[in-house]
Amino acid sequence: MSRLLVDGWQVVIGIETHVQLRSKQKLFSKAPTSLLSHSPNTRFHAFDAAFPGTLPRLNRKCLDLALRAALALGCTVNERSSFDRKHYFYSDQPAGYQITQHYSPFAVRGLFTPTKLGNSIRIKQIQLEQDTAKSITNPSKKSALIDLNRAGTGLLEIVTEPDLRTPEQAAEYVRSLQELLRAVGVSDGNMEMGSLRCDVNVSINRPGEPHGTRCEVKNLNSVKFIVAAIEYEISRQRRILENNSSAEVLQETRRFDHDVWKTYKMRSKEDAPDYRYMPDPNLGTLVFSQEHVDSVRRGMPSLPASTRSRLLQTYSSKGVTERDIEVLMNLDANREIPYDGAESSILGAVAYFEQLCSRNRDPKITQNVLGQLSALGKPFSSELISVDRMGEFIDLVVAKRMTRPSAKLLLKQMLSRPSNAPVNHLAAEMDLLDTDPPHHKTMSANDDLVRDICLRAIDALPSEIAAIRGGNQNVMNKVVGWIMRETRGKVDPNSAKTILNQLLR
Ligand SMILES: Nc1ncnc2c1ncn2[C@@H]1O[C@H](COP(=O)(O)OP(=O)(O)OP(=O)(O)O)[C@@H](O)[C@H]1O
Ligand SMILES: [Mg+2]
Ligand SMILES: [Mg+2]
Repeated sequence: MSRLLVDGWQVVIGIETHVQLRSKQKLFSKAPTSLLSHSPNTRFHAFDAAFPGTLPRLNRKCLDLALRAALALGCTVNERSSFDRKHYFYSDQPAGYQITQHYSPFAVRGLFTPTKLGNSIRIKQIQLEQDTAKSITNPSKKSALIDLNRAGTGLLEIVTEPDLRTPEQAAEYVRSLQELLRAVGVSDGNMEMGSLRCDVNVSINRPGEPHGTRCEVKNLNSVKFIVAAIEYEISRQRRILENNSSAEVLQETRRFDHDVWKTYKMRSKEDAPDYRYMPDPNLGTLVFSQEHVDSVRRGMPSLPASTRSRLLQTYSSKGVTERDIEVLMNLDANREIPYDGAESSILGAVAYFEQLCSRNRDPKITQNVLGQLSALGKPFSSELISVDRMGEFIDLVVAKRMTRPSAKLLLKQMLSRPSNAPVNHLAAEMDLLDTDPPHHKTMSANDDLVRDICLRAIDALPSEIAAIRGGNQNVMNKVVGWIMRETRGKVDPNSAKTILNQLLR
């Protein structure tokens, strides 16, 4: 425990996470939910704009997603819960209040073990609520534009107990939570697009003493900012407490300024708004029967922790390591998940891997090939390369029909030009196959062919060669690149480098 202390201070962190539910419709209206790419004010109904006389109508899909989150986080689902109005007046809040679950949230007392943390984090509660509209202010014109597309989208607020102790633990919690919510289809969890945002609460205290006063940093939309905001808060609060033994940290709501990488005060506890919570008279009690909760539980996909251990158990004897599994699990982490049900035909990376293995492809080689995909820098999706085509590709690799660079070139081509043509046709078309394998395989460091192409390179690239002779070894990669292009990747780049160096000596 003592290693968690920072110069004798214990750091205490609790996180409130807002996640957008992956539903086609909003929480209380049939209006379609939106993406950032949709034109402003094209995706809302009268209720979302708080048109007088309109009434909320609860979306069942949102409730089932909410239940999935609660079950995945080991929460107790309350049979009865209810909705309340949280009042505050801001231009992005058409009704003047947000519908949330203040007095009686639908799920409480969960437990969640982030992947790389040894200990579990207690989940205090999960509540269902509405998202706000978006306001785009223009201070120079003293104007604000309102976009109602996001207004009324279903959100979950997932609140932890103050169980986290370091910025790294907080980061690991958020990453694991994101993975979990994606795995069970609750949210696309995309922080950049705003579908997962965190408020972090930070305090410090001496060991053995009660927890310090928390400051809350609102609305962080990247793990990097979460870590930076917590680190800044720790040093700010230390400065206050260490400079004057009678000074206190005041409870505040703060913002993180990512231009200067610091938090700044938004308001103190004294000027905290009075939200005048009241039960929403237009919404009755929310009742979840045990049968319904059980049926949602039965329909849940496997959770990341059990996927990890299952993969390890099944494939470790075939050479697949824990690290390999991490690569697989993260392969499609940034994939955009469509909202329209089309996802059922798109396989996740793990399912894709397992289908290949079940079709007799070697697990270690398959993992290796899939790992290369992430190195190519394009988000992987089974839409781009079908399982069948990937199988054919792996067969070519196993049969040593191509050099490594050729294989990479081919994979790149398959990713950028999805097609159903047989992979060996494509490879032949690109002239990547070793038609006469024994001949090409002997194309090694002492092969005359490599020497020939190196001599051609020396002729073709006089200024690069002069630079290398002048001592600039970085230019070597450019020359080797030229050789790879000329030979369509059939030469081993290291051999080419060795020979070039010999020739230039
Ligand atoms: N002493 C503390 N130090 C750090 N974090 C704390 C401390 N006490 C409580 N917390 C954390 O602060 C968070 C409080 O969130 P909660 O949603 O319950 O209240 P809130 O911030 O007042 O409400 P809201 O911001 O939703 O209006 C929790 O994550 C909790 O774990
Ligand atoms: Mg809260
Ligand atoms: Mg809060």
